[in-house]
Amino acid sequence: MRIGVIGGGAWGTALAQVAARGGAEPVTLWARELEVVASINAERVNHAFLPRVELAQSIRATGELSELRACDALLVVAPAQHVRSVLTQAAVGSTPLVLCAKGIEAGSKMLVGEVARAVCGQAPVAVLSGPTFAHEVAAGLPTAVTLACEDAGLRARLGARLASRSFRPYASDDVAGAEIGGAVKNVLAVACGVVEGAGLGQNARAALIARGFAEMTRFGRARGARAETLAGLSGLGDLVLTCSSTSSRNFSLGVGLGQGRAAAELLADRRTVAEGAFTAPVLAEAARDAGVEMPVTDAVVRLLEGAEPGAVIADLLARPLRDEGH
Ligand SMILES: NC(=O)C1=CN([C@@H]2O[C@H](COP(=O)(O)OP(=O)(O)OC[C@H]3O[C@@H](n4cnc5c(N)ncnc54)[C@H](O)[C@@H]3O)[C@@H](O)[C@H]2O)C=CC1
Ligand SMILES: O=C(CO)COP(=O)(O)O
Repeated sequence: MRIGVIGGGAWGTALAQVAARGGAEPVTLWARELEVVASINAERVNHAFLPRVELAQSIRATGELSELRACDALLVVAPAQHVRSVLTQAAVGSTPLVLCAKGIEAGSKMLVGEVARAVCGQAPVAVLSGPTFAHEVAAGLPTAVTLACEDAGLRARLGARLASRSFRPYASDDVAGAEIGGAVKNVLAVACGVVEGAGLGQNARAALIARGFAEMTRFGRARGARAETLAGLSGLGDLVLTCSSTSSRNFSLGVGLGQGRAAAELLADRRTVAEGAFTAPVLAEAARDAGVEMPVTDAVVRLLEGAEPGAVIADLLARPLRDEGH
């Protein structure tokens, strides 16, 4: 199975490395930035997004989307807000798509899988998501992910193609569940960073992870996700990872917000993506549409809009006491 990768950021590059390790076929990596294409092909390094990692010889970068049409499956790794435009330009017909971005599209409130089905109606869709810092995956450190696809045959073929001694895909047929965990955890990771930045302590961080998970589960169930998917690698697993490390861009954004810095300043000029900043407002809207309460998500939205951290934290702590099962 010849794998193509759409997106030459940190995660797309690390996944190209995964595909190179999992099989002998060449891997085509489409990157938007010509300097990324040049440095991968000439030096086997993506200096802009995944520095200091030597990439496999079988990875070939290209700036031409049309070259992806020769592939048997495509890993879609553009940031969530750009998936629609990139897939529209790529016009990949019925080639299976493995969605690896984590987010919800602003405006349409669609999950990335829904966007892909709208743009590429003929293409079977899978989701790959889990606790996966790109630099660790690229370095070959042990990693496990959820690989969700309704078609059992395609799921097995993709899993076998991507698996290696250090990369273990766990199969699921709950596509929406795998997506929702990844999208929601980014917003909760921003909140956990705020706890760190504001110096609220480790009890508060653990409480926020647990109550955030309750929030993820309420929203997920309302959108058709299964509880066991949300409790797996793509939900709780990724939540724990990104809520505990400054390697997370979302957590780091939250640290800055918790220290009282403005979101605009923190997001200005950054080349890398903190998906939680884009997902938070649309997630809050989608939750309201579904009649689901998401107080932590609402708090992140207020902080991104410039509210003072002390006031937002005080409001969260003043919420009425309630049963834990809610
Ligand atoms: N970096 C990581 O460890 C992981 C990232 N992800 C997800 O992968 C997705 C991509 O993130 P990264 O590879 O980390 O990106 P990155 O932060 O390393 O790089 C930014 C990417 O955005 C692309 N981009 C910027 N403007 C664009 C536009 N107008 N149209 C299309 N692409 C544009 C750039 O070309 C670049 O590929 C995100 O949804 C992220 O949540 C998922 C798992 C791990
Ligand atoms: O999704 C990720 C790890 O699973 C990467 O997290 P950040 O985007 O917060 O860096």
